[in-house]
Amino acid sequence: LLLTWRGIRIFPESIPWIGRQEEYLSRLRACAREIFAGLESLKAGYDKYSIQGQCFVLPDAGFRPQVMIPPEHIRWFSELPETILAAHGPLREIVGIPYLVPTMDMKHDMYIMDVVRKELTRNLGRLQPDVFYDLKESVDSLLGTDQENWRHIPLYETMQETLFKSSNRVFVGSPLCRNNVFLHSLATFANLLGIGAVFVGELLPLVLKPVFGYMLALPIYIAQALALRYLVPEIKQRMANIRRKRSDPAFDWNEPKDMLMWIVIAAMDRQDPKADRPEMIAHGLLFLMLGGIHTSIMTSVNVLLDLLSSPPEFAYYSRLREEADVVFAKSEDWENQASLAKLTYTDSAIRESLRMSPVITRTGFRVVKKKDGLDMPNGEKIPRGAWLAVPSARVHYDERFYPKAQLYEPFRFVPTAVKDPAEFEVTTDSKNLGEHDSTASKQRRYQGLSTASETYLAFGYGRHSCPGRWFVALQLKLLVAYIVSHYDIERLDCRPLNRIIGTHVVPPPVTVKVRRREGR
Ligand code: HEM
Repeated sequence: LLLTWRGIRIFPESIPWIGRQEEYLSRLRACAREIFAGLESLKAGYDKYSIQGQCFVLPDAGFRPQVMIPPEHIRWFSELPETILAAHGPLREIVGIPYLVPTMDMKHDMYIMDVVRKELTRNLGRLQPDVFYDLKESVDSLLGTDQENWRHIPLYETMQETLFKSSNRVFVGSPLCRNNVFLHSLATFANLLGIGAVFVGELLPLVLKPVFGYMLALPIYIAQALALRYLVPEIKQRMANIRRKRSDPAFDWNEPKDMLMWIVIAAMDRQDPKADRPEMIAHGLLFLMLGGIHTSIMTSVNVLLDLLSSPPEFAYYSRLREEADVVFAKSEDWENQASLAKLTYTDSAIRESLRMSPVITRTGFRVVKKKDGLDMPNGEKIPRGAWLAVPSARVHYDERFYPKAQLYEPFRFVPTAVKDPAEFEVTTDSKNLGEHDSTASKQRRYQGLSTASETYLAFGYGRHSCPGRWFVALQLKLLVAYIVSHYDIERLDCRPLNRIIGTHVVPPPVTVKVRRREGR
């Protein structure tokens, strides 16, 4: 109770609160109202303060209010060292790790971010054929191959099954990605932890987190233990093989090319005796999969909902189909990384859906670590222990950066000078990390879906921005291009609205009618 009380009283009076009224226990009540506020407070605070370059305190349903950083200061904010602003603590708390998975020690997992950033991104070209054939297999079976009759499919579940399978191939490789018991326990673990993260991590006050968290911890533990029963022996086997190969180069072993392998190698090469314990490696991988898979599923659903509910006269769906037909004229083009760089319109459509529906409403959660507090650019001081974040969902609707920001314009990011997509190639080079293509007027420098900037925050920004985004670009572009070029999908009359739960932007459950395109 005391910690909750301190959390809401920590901010200096000079920083304005949004949604706080003249009433008894005003801060506490402002936080309680957030449970049903959706995006309203964030919107009101952004329009009143962020637009003027000012910070404000956003009340929080979990009684962890945060100072919202205005766009002018996002770059400064993201460049501050961990000794001043730390990301690790808020992440653990937001996901509810101490209560939901008390056995998970994340202190030794930070090297995994580097593995994703470097190894996964470096190997994208090599992974593409496998990713494509897995996606194709799932889509063909779930959406069907009947060219005459329409099939009703639940969009979320279909994307979930498709992306879960294809991501697992990349994360754990064969034979685990074909092991149904492992996949089922992994999916249960991910779903339970996902639900727990929202309710325990985000919506409950600190005092109630242990009560409900430990109740959910048991089923999570069982699902996790089942997944670990397969994952840990696989890790042990790979570690043994790596040791043997290192001592005997003649040892005949075909080294797998997947995330698990790169993480095992990185863990063994570290000088941290805790990091290379198979259980630790398995925990790290599970956590990574949890964050990586659901975000991609939600994004793919949003992309399709946006396209299907767009005005028919703009024919966006057909435009993407034309592009895919040209780029993937031959079947081997699906395996070629150069083809993806030509999918300018598809790339832009996914980026636009992520602009309008980023998976979280705020990003870059940090806690002030510096003993004597954080000095803000305007001279304000934020005390140690206070939380800060960036109002990403509202920056994306700021008319200064996105003209007609309320409008869905899937080709908004295609450089205006480019008439023919073949003239322009999207760069997905990870060296472009942090490239600043912040405003519409700078569109000529557009670097593709995975480019993060102070005004495009779907993947965060700076040191802790999403290291999986180059992989996401590959996976989602293949998926969207394959669907639009092989399926007719019946239009939706209007865009079913996303729901805001905690900081999450959750697409609604929608059933759509699909039919295989003639001649495919
Ligand atoms: C459409 C899909 C995805 C979206 C929208 C997304 C978005 C994000 C966002 C907003 C952050 C937080 C950045 C911050 O705190 O400032 C993040 C972090 C992260 N993401 Fe993703 N992500 C996606 C897919 C993935 C995938 C597929 C992986 C793994 C392969 C992944 C791995 C990570 C990791 C490890 C972090 C933590 C980075 C750190 O703290 O240094 N993400 N992501």
